[in-house]
Amino acid sequence: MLQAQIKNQNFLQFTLDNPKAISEPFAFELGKHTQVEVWDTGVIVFTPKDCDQIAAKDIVLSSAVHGNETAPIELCNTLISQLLKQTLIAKHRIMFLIGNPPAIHNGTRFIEENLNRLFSGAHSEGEGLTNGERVRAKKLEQYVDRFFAGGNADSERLHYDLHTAIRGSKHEKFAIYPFRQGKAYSAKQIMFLAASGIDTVLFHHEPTTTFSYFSSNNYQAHAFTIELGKVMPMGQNDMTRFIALKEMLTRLMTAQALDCDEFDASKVNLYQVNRAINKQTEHFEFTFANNVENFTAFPKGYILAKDGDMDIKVEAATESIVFPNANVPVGQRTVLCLIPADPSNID
Ligand SMILES: O=C(O)CCC(=O)N[C@@H](CCC(=O)O)C(=O)O
Ligand SMILES: [Zn+2]
Repeated sequence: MLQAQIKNQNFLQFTLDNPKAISEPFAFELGKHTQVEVWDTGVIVFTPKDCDQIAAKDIVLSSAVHGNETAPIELCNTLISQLLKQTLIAKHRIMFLIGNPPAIHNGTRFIEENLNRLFSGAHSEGEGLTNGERVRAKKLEQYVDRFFAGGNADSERLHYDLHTAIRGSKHEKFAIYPFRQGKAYSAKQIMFLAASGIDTVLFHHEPTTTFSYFSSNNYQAHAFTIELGKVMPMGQNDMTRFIALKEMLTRLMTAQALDCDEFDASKVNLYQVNRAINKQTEHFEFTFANNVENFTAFPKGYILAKDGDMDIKVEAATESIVFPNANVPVGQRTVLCLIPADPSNID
């Protein structure tokens, strides 16, 4: 019955019809080749039965960690539908997560609290599990844990957490590479992203409470937050802009040759996060306009923002800004300041 619903409607529709929970987890088979399990609302796992001859990969694709970031939701739902209709046959274990279904209904980034600030246990700090996002962050952590624990010990773990940005960007598609605690960055992953049309990577400088850092730090997954352009309402995304990404994800899921180029720093834009500027007071404001694009560079000494009595100035020769957002709670990130990255730690 539930199985028929997700096959006939589609998994996104089923998720939106059951935004808070499903009555019970369920499972079914596709032909003789794939086991499908629905663990919770927005949580579906495809397990191929014949994946043991090839180097195993365990793949997590998450979308809607921010409810109004619709292009990744549409892209993932298309891939899920193709798997359910068996026009694509998975050759690796894949878990799709639709992060925050109530916020999709609401058409907003979140309902009460930014889900992507609540991982690595932040959901239970302070006031504890007091809202839907906190409860969901804890559950999403458990699903990632269960999924990776269920794979082969030596399988390659991947987690692409798909987003779109609030404002336009000089580099339309880009990835945030979570802090690596001194470990090298993966050249192979950077070139996979480039082949997917994501030609810009930011190396984060510190641990964060994001979903991608959680998977990277706890499960040694190749994990990234990926920004796929500017936020648009559901149904209004130009899906032709994601042809390369869809093709590479399809090849990945179906164990086809990826045919990525050898690493070449001149083929990608690499930035290092120099610093995150956190909001200190309720009187924080940027000096630049709302339509200034991500990756705009400012010269040393330029006053980027005022926070109460404090001027926040550019510290390096130039700093490029990304994700400026004054409308966050005190203590949270208002903007990341970037400098060119040194590619020597890419292996
Ligand atoms: O455009 C914006 O201001 C925000 C877009 C977005 O949701 N970005 C992620 C980045 C997470 C990371 O740093 O890995 C976020 O803010 O959660
Ligand atoms: Zn987002």
